[in-house]
Amino acid sequence: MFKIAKEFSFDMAHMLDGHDGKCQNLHGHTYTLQVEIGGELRTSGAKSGMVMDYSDLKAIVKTHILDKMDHAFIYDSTSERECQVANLLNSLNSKTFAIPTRTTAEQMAKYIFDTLCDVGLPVSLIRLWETPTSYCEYSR
Ligand SMILES: Nc1nc2c(c(=O)[nH]1)N=C([C@H](O)[C@H](O)COP(=O)(O)OP(=O)(O)OP(=O)(O)O)CN2
Ligand SMILES: [Zn+2]
Repeated sequence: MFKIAKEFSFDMAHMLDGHDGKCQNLHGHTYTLQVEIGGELRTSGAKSGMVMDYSDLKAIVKTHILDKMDHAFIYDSTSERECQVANLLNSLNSKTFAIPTRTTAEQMAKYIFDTLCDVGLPVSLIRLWETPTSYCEYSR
């Protein structure tokens, strides 16, 4: 099996409600996202010799992840405090995006993995860099 990967970048704001340190405060990151997919080579047609056209991979990640998360306040829909911030931003026509878990690098990576799997992408690994020195890898 071949593995191919493409790297993306997006900016977001978040907070970790209940964190015992500085991350309980509203703050932001520029994430680096690496999406790896696995598969065999196409044997005919315009995409012959490719697992998947990198352009097609880019379009799927843009539609399902980047367009929703880039420059958004990404919040935990189970946190009352984070929902209050999101409600205020929504009332000011500012971009928000809810996920049903805490927005840790770990749970964001799993959310991205599951979302891309659900739209049919054969994802084998997600690597999400929250800062230049911290990343989470999720695979299954
Ligand atoms: N296992 C995890 N630990 C922490 C997470 C996380 O998602 N998973 N997140 C945070 C905060 O979001 C915080 O913004 C990042 O913390 P930290 O790495 O301490 O941030 P710095 O800006 O200080 O990073 P440096 O690269 O070390 O300057 C906390 N922990
Ligand atoms: Zn953070």
